[in-house]
Amino acid sequence: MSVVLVCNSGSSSFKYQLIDVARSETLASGIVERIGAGVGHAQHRHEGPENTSHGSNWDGAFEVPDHFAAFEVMLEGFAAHGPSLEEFPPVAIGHRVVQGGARFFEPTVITELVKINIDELSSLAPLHNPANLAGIEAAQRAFPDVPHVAVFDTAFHQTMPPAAYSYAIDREVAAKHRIRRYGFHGTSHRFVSRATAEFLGRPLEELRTIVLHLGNGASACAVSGGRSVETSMGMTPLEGLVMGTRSGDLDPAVLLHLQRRAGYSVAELDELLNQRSGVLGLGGHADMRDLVAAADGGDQAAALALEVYAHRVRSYVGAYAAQLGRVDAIVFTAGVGENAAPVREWCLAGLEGFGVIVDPDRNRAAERGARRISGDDSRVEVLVVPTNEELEIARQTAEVVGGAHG
Ligand SMILES: Nc1ncnc2c1ncn2[C@@H]1O[C@H](COP(=O)(O)OP(=O)(O)O)[C@@H](O)[C@H]1O
Ligand SMILES: CC(=O)OP(=O)(O)O
Ligand SMILES: [Mg+2]
Repeated sequence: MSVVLVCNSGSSSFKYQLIDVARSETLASGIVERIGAGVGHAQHRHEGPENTSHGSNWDGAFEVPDHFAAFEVMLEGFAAHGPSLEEFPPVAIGHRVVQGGARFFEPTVITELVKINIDELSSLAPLHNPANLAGIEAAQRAFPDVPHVAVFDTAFHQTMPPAAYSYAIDREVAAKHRIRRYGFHGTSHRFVSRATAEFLGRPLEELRTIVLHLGNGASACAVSGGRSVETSMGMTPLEGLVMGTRSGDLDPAVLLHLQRRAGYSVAELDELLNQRSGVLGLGGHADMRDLVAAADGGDQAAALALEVYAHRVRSYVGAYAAQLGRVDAIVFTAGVGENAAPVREWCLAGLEGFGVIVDPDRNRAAERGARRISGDDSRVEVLVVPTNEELEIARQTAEVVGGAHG
């Protein structure tokens, strides 16, 4: 059995899954939240039917000052609620790393040098890479004898052509400071575009799809024949769609103006755009459930935030349709994309003239799993396909380790 433990370390949360790769089966999963903010909260789920010696859910509150503590909480979850890590020892640990820059485009066994590189790339993903690295350090301390593998969000987008990844600025400045677009959420876009081909029963090579990964962070990706040809996040995960707390696209002169006229420092601008913008900044709520509830209750700011959010997604759908030349499927995924039916409807409203017709009943049906939500008369398939970044990371990790061991 090839069991892989997957770690997805965020700035304030740590998500994990223990996965039997050969059977594509999750044995356990969990999350430790509010790291570094006083009392943290942990959930551990031992997969299996409820109320049996297997299936059990566990919630707890702990002091979680850092990722090392979060790792300990996870180990307690396994020890107390199973499955036993002695019985299912991981052969490797797979880590999500957000920014791999131009250095990493394959899953990579983590050495000291790789860690130095991940650290150096932190300025290009300030919310993510430092947390990813902290998770790696914690995991290496707890599991010193198994290989650790980094799977990069940027890797899938290395196929973007120069026309898509170049910013139109002085090329010498760009080269000197490595300014270009990288794109993120690649592990998800890759998994979902493959699952889409499977769902449609069509060869990946012939499909042109637009994948909309709408979670806390959000990005769109144009995928042609299984390869990313354009994506909405850029040099950092700040560009593109409106997100929970991130602004997405804006005129760069806004920053100059705030610096010159309002005396904003670099740190203040960073905090404004990454943590106080997006639907939180516009509508007062970062969480889509709260935002929709507020708008339903008559909150005008929340309603405008939703309009801006959907307007931006629609613009990208149009742009990527033009880049692809033909669209076979538009695919929603991640927390918002998989669960927020009204948001899906708003994002694609008014596109009937382009052959994109969402069926309201199919869209709102309480189904899970991959499903079609377009009407029978829609020329473009509109689908919801759940992402599974952890499974994709586990598969890639097992492949690297399997390869390394002959
Ligand atoms: N049932 C739901 N209805 C609407 N939004 C939801 C629902 N469930 C989750 N979400 C939203 O999904 C987002 C989180 O997405 P997720 O993909 O888990 O993000 P991340 O991986 O970046 O933490 C939140 O905005 C949350 O409100
Ligand atoms: C890259 C990125 O934005 O990731 P997340 O959505 O997990 O914040
Ligand atoms: Mg995510």
